Amino acid sequence: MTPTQAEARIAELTQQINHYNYLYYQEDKSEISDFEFDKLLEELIHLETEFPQFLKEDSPSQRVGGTITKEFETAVHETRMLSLGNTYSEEELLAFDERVAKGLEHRNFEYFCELKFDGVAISLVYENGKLSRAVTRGDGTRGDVVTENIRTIRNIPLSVLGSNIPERFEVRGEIFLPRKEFEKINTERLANGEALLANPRNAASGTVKMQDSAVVAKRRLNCYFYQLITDDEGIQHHDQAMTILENWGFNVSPTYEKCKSIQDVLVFIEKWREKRHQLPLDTDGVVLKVNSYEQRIELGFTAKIPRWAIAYKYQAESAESQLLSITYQVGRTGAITPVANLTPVQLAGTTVKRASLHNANEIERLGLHEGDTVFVEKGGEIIPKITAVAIEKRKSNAKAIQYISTCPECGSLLERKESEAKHYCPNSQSCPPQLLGRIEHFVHKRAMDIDSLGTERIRALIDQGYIIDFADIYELELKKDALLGLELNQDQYQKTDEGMLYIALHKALFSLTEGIPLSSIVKFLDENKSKALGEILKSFKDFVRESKKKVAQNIGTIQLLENLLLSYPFPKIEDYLPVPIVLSLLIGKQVGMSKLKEVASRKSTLHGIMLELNIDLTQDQEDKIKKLKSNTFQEGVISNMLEGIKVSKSQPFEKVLFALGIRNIGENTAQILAKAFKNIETLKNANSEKLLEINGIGETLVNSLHEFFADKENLTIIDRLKAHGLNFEIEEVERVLESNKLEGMKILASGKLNHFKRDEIIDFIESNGGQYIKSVSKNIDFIIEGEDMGPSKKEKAVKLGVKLISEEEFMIMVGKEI
Ligand SMILES: NC(=O)c1ccc[n+]([C@@H]2O[C@H](COP(=O)([O-])OP(=O)(O)OC[C@H]3O[C@@H](n4cnc5c(N)ncnc54)[C@H](O)[C@@H]3O)[C@@H](O)[C@H]2O)c1
Ligand SMILES: [Zn+2]
Repeated sequence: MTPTQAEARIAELTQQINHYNYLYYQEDKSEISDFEFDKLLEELIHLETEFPQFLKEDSPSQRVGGTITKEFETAVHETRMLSLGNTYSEEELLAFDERVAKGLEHRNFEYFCELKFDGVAISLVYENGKLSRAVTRGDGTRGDVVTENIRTIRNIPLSVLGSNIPERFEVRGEIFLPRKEFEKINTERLANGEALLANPRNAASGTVKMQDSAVVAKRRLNCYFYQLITDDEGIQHHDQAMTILENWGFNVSPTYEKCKSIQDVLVFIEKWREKRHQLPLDTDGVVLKVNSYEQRIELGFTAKIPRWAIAYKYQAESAESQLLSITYQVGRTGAITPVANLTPVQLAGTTVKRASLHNANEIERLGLHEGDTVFVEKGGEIIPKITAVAIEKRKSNAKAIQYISTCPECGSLLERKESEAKHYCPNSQSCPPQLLGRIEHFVHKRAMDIDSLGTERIRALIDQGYIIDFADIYELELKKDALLGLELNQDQYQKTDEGMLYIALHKALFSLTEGIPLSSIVKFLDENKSKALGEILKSFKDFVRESKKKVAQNIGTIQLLENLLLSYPFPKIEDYLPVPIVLSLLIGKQVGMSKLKEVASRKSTLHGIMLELNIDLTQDQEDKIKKLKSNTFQEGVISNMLEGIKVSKSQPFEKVLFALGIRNIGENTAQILAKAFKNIETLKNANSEKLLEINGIGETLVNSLHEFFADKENLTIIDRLKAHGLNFEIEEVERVLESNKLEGMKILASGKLNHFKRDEIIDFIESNGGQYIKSVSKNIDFIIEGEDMGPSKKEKAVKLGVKLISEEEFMIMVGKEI
């Protein structure tokens, strides 16, 4: 590489690394994996060593990557908080060991090994035994003061008791979000339709920097401590300090070990390579530190890292798997996300059966074909990703994956905007997931406030065709009887891109067998989750034999199931079975496979399918189908729901207007419009001029309103809602006039007033008999000129000869004291 090339590459790397650092530390986002990031940094350090003339003082190789935010007070660290050197190779670890030996000029030293916890660093200062401040690492010199947030973490001691506690000391540790908590939060977010948190580290980092401690408290953060800083001369070794921390009640991970040599360190690293996945938090490597403090001082620091410690990082694992099929998920905004269904593989301690494909570009980039052997990798992300295809293993006749062109939920032709990677379903009115979003808005606390209609219930009602628009909510009352027995939970179903309905394996096995409880089937499947479907069914027969319940009959059914799966080639989704196959075993004598297939590709629950098939069932069949269904709507739930719906009819007009979800009409605008137009008819008939006269209404809103009212379907829905008694006009409260001092006068106020806020002046003018006008015209009687009245308005007023009076003059005129 020539110096010119090196200079250019250094500049490019610097710019890239700064960009990823900014995202990582400021926005808690990662666009690339840690491994890819570390490779960039390594390349930069390598070039800067080879071409020291291009090493800049502010290069990312010389600075700790983080910064302070603007939202908190900052504090200076008494001892700088540094980064750690890292490596992914054993060779470099041996080289590090050599450097230490060389620096000390002997081999008489020990290492202390800890796991590298993947969270955010924190520094806590204790004074007189009490936690006095908590500060983030920031840029290493100065960090954000986040004491209030840290106080909410349960196992951080607020005070430390005991003898010999120094008057002032500092402890450092890593705040993390336990994996279980992380998964719980994401399950909740998924149910609420909120964006998922990418990984526990970024979630922990974002939480520590939240503005509201009450929210932080709910997140159940935890902390492991790994450093004590005091003036106490008696503490000379790191292992000693760790024992003291434990005795003082600080949470120390019990995973550490003292090692006599780098060979012992390598053993420690191997020991934890797999085992670390059983820990309650994410870890990404091992930190080895020289144990003696005196030796640490001798070795010293570089600008960014200590010379007496290094992190060995485990490489993200990759595994081979086979592509079974692709399903497409539709989000609440209509965005389509393809998901790959894979044969199960073990990866980073979990069984992986699905991988995200992001969008059509990703499928194209990978060049995916049906049945491909793929490499999956799991970084810090929740959903693993496919990194490459083993093309040499592809069957010669394999077809390339064709991206879908129609929405799997509603059949609409998909759209893709010029600059966007994702495909969208344009059917925002009635595409089920999009409709779900709209109905959730309609029933929201600040709109119609129907809290008995939670997401799960709405989804069930939409999927089974009971809610297609807002007005249907009020017609549920009439369909009360049909609601009984409707399935509540959709989680046990999946649909392929062709719309074929699948049911969770545990439910299928439960219904197909007799005498075996659901809980033991779930347990069996959990123990066998790393196996592929064929294997599972084989083991299940053994399991049935051991259960000693109706063995012959149950095994016979499973054999029939295996045969059917072989004779009908449905696409495969691990953990799920095609509904037509299962139903064929239950009612195959009455209904043929092709009919079952046809109905199951149109309906989204068993309840829906059985209603459509409308056949006579024996009691035994009836019972088995009941075992297949999910929880169902019961009497109590239905009456509670209908009651909530009934009560909502008395919500005032402004709430109803907001609930309609007209584009760009927020809660505030809905209020303004309701007040200005009093009822929906007047609002509907208002032309642009009339609308623009209102304060806070601009062109965009006018267009949204006109678009909404131009749609006949919306008008029909409004009529139906009206018929159900919803409020489409404000209840006229007879305005009691304070005086008639302003009677018949048309008045405008402009600029900042001292005695009134914006809506107060309007109210005041109206309650004294006047009329408030929004724009300057000849018809105005006078303008109240506030501070900083807009020059163009003033010019226009002067030109038209409209009288201007000051706020004081106005006050005197209405006889108000100033
Ligand atoms: N993916 C991205 O876009 C991106 C961007 C920037 C940084 N990163 C990642 O962030 C890291 C760089 O950040 P860094 O400078 O904080 O270095 P680092 O995280 O590699 O090492 C220093 C930190 O390790 C932590 N740590 C965990 N366990 C420890 C233990 N037992 N003892 C001591 N310290 C322990 C401490 O918080 C300390 O501040 C790298 O892992 C890098 O891959 C990723
Ligand atoms: Zn759709």
